[in-house]
Amino acid sequence: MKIQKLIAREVLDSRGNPTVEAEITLEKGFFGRAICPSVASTGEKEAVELRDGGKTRYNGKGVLKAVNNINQIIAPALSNKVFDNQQELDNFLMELDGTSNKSNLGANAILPISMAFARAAAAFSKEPLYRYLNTDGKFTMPVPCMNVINGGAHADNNVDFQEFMIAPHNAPAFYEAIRMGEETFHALKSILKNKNYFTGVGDEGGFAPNLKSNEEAIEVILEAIEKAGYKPGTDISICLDPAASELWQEGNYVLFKSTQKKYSSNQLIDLWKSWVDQYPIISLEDGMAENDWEGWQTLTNELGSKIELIGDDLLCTNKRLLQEAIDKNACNSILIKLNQIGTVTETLETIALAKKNKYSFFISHRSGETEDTFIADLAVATAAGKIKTGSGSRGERIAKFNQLIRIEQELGKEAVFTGIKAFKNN
Ligand SMILES: C=C(OP(=O)(O)O)C(=O)O
Ligand SMILES: [Mg+2]
Repeated sequence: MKIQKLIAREVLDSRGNPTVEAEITLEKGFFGRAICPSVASTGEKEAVELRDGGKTRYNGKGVLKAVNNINQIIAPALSNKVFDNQQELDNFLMELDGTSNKSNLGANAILPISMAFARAAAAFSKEPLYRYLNTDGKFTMPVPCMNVINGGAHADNNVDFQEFMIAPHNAPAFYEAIRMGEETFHALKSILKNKNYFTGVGDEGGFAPNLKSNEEAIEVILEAIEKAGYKPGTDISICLDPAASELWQEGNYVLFKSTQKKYSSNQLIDLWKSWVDQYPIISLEDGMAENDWEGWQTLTNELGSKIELIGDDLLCTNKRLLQEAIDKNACNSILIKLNQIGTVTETLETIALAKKNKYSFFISHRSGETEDTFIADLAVATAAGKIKTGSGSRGERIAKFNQLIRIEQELGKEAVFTGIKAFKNN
């Protein structure tokens, strides 16, 4: 596949911040376009997202450096080059960058090219993206883990923990799971309204009320599940991402947004244990901070045989960090975000390592998203069994749900909805 043209531009993400779009045209006009998602709270070990800095354009958040790196450095280097597959292209990009964290050209320059090439290559082979990305002929439709209450760095409310998700798993198909989730989302809105709580939404489309406690977030969600006619735990369970790195201060965890209460690592683990005893929680992402490896090991000893413990900031979609977690028994599942690592190939390698070691994996959006639906195809192609991509009321999140509905219809009988089985310990 010969690259005829590569062009990039600055476009907008769902927060109105700039991000990078790339377009690739292969010989005979096969075309692919992709947009890089962007970030609010970056994991320390993520590949580098280049921002322009300075005071004027977008308060320093401009991405013209990354765009110029594509148009002025990468495009001339790729012009008329032939790549037989994704790996060849991604290796070329990594060598051109020459750093281990893509800090030279920027992960936000490299990733949209890698994704756009995948789309163009899929068009070249006359197959949909989910087939191009697939390696073993198995396709599953993911449980949509819908973030219905937003807190932490994703909302201006008093809820300390970032994401309270519902996982509608007891469904015959994806489009029925989405319906169950949306019905619950609407029931939640009326419950919040009756309690005179704010029903505006946060960055990922979930509600962002001020609540009496963090526990109340779970309690209103359980009420909403029942109000919508479903059974908590049987039909719809709860997934959490407290994003604990954001709470970390000098060796303790602090509830900065509500009580200012401090927890040691062990005290926070006790809190998670009591929540898992009380509520139908099936997964906990970033229950501990990214540098608290000891805390992660204790958490895994205590809860690793009961629920899924997902490393996000801890692992940053990085296979070296995943191997460290496997060696240390420091979680049992990994979050997958393409722009944390920066190429499609490395993302697929990390997934392959997770599969080999019986770690589950969870395909994820970023809090700064766009209309790009690449992760919907990725979830189906890799048989992840679950995806988190926000919830009911923001277009950039709905775009992924709608793409999954299309894929499910297109796959027909080939599409398997595995439900709760996609979650570790179920
Ligand atoms: C999606 C997340 O948020 P962000 O994109 O801000 O890292 C997350 O923490 O899982
Ligand atoms: Mg997270």
